[in-house]
Amino acid sequence: MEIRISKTKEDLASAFSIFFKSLVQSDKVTHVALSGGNSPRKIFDHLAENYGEEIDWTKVNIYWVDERCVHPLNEESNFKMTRDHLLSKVKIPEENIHRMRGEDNPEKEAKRYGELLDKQLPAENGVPEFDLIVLGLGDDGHTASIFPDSMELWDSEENCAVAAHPTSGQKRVTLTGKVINTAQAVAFLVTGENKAKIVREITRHQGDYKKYPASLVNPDTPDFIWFLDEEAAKEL
Ligand SMILES: O=C(O)[C@H](O)[C@@H](O)[C@H](O)[C@H](O)COP(=O)(O)O
Repeated sequence: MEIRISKTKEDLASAFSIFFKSLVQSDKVTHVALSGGNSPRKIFDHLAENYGEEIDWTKVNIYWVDERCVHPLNEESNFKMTRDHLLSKVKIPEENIHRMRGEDNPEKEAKRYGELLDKQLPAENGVPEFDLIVLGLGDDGHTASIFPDSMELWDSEENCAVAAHPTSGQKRVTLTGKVINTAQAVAFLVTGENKAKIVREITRHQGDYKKYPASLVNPDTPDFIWFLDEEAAKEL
């Protein structure tokens, strides 16, 4: 695991964009799963506006780490956020965009999406292998849509599972731990002082880190990087 600390969120966006470009520049098709939430917004804007023209998006397939089970035009939708801040700004073919479509039947979509990954991605020990998985960190230690009150989803035998937000109850479709930990590269994007304590606990294995699903992210790859701004890294 590597920790890269950037002075500002803009510097983090630049560091991540350069990393992203280095991974997708190879001449092979790449499969990337993105998280939602707020942190990626400006980072995706930066990637699109500064490197969008330098990347051959015809070779990049975009998937989601998790998705709220809402209409794709709903402000809550991770697909909408990603389309608004990245996909609408780059020349990526529609067929390369693989939306999680959980708004009608989450359980059915979790099955469909898991089968899609088995079909589309190369496999490592029978598990679909992403080239890159981009994760966020909730201030309760969740990642993807695996929350502290449903840690068992991490160990699901399936590629995807159905989760529920602990307070709103909103249903989510999410990748599970075996897929996340099989990726060839994993990048956490974490900004803001409100994440500093939990970043320290997880990366230093201190305090209640074992209660946090994000502490279970441990892919067997040198390309496992925490991209932090100085605020999120304040306690390191
Ligand atoms: O659907 C989601 O919300 C995300 O996939 C989730 O895992 C997110 O990455 C964290 O909640 C951090 O969210 P922020 O970036 O908004 O803090």
